Amino acid sequence: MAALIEDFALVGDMRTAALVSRYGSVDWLCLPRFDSPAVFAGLLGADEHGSWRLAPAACVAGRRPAARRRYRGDSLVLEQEWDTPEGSVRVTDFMPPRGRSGSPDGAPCVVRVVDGLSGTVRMRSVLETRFSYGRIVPWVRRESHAGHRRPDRVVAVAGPDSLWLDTEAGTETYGSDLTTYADFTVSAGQRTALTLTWQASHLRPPPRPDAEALLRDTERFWDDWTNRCTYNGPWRGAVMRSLITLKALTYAPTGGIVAAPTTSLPEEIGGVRNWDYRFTWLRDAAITLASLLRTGYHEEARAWREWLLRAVAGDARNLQIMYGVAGERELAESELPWLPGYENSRPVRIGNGAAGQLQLDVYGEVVDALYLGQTSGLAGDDDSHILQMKLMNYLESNWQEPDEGIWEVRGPRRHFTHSKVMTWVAADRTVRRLSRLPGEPPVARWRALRDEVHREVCAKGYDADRNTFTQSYGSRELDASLLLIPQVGFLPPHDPRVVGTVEAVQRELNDDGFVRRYPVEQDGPPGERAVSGDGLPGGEGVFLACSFWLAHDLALIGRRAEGRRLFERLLALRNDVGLLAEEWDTGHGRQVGNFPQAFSHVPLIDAALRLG
Ligand SMILES: OC[C@H]1O[C@H](O[C@H]2O[C@H](CO)[C@@H](O)[C@H](O)[C@H]2O)[C@H](O)[C@@H](O)[C@@H]1O
Repeated sequence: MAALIEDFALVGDMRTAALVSRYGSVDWLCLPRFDSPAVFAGLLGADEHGSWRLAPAACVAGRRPAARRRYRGDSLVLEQEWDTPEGSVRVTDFMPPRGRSGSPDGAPCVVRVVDGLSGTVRMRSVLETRFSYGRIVPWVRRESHAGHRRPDRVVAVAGPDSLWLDTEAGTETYGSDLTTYADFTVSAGQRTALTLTWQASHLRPPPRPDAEALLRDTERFWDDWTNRCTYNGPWRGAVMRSLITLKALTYAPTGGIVAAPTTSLPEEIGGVRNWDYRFTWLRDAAITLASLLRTGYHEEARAWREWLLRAVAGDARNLQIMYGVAGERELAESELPWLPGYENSRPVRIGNGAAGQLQLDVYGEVVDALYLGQTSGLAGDDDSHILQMKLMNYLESNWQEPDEGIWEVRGPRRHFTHSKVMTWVAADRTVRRLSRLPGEPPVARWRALRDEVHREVCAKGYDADRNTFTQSYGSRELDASLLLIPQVGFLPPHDPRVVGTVEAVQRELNDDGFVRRYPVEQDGPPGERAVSGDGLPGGEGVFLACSFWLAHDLALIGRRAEGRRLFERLLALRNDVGLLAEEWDTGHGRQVGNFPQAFSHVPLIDAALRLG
């Protein structure tokens, strides 16, 4: 059985990422890119779907977790320690940022350094490589180098992939039952390392990684990066960990940012809400960019803006709400029937059908991010100005269409209030932007659009009897996206309609003090599961982003102490290494959904900035 979601920590190289459990097992890793097929998919099944376990031999056999674990300072270098009757050891896991000095020629590599802390401990590595999301058992062979005193290399090959296991003197490797074992002992003060390097199978073998040099270089990389953070408020540790996570979700060659490095971690254990998040959503990436800008990370923000300009180049009618990390458009959704799914949550999906949806809010989020870039002095504004005008022209003729909205509902399109509010945001930021430019730009046209949208939202998206905005025009349902109304400046925080909406969401979408994104039907007809308003059967956890938005809003409407209390409770939901999935299951007290999730860590940062 896979570990709990919160049992995992993240390591990555800004092109892909691995999940390492507290049991010492790498259970998720896609190579060479975030969206490549997984070589370890044990997360969505069992060890036999691919995993790499490394721990004291007795703990591997008995699945004993590490006694302690932490990231080394502000870095993505993970340390886990086991205590055994024989002694104690530390395993340090990381992925070196690619293409830096010492890194094997840009080849992705997982490094596992083992330090003896006390006594003499027998260690075991159990490697089950299963290419193509757990389906393909590779050919495994040993490569020895005549005349070299270094141990043999073990290489697993299938189709386009090869994976090279390197060990150091004193480690014995052998194969059995489609598994590669490596046994060694480590005594106090000794250190040894195992590395696993991916290489396209038609290329020459990758050089042996130098684990020591890579560790030094990786630490230096994270030191330099985290020293650039400008946030020094009361929650620096949580904010820094969130920023490091966002950086780890960035695909360095292009600046694209994945929503999460996983697919199909369920929003309900045993349920069907299992989606692939290894893509760049304009919405998620736009809000990420804003958080990065607010905390001093202009370089990343600029890289994403350039990614955006390339990805959406062309006719605005062809804009997608999400792309591959290099701007790819074909993200067809399919199922992997051979994977049982995380705790039997089926189906496991790859690709994402939401790519073909109309989500009008995305225009507002993108224009807002461009505006923030423009007003924060990001260099190279010209193209972003052209893009902004293209988006506005499209929105002007299409904003009155119904859409699938921020939550990507799979039911019929609706006039979502939040989508219209974000149309207002796009027009508002355009008016503000143009008013700053010299000459006589056509501000009047966008001002008229802005005011028309505002009037319509207040007339059709607001329920005067209940003093709350509603999920869609004319509906009685609430929606947590309405919490963004004061944050984007659509109405001032103290407007009675805003206060009424915040209070209504807090009251009616409440679950244990946290917030659901919308009402989800729990009961179906006898023998059947109900289909919810979002077009899907079953339920889901409370949505962490929405819960952070509530904490943020409470501060905006003058209930700061209450906001801080909620914020602190939310921080307590992070796992022991500071990571959050998309949702929280209040019934079982555990994280659910893809992990770690940018859309949770971004509102954490924004709320910290507001509440601090
Ligand atoms: O709820 C159904 C939808 O769930 C996913 O979308 C969610 O994740 C996105 C990425 O973080 C986020 O931008 C969106 O607001 C969320 O609702 C899934 O990707 C969709 O395919 C699915 O329809």
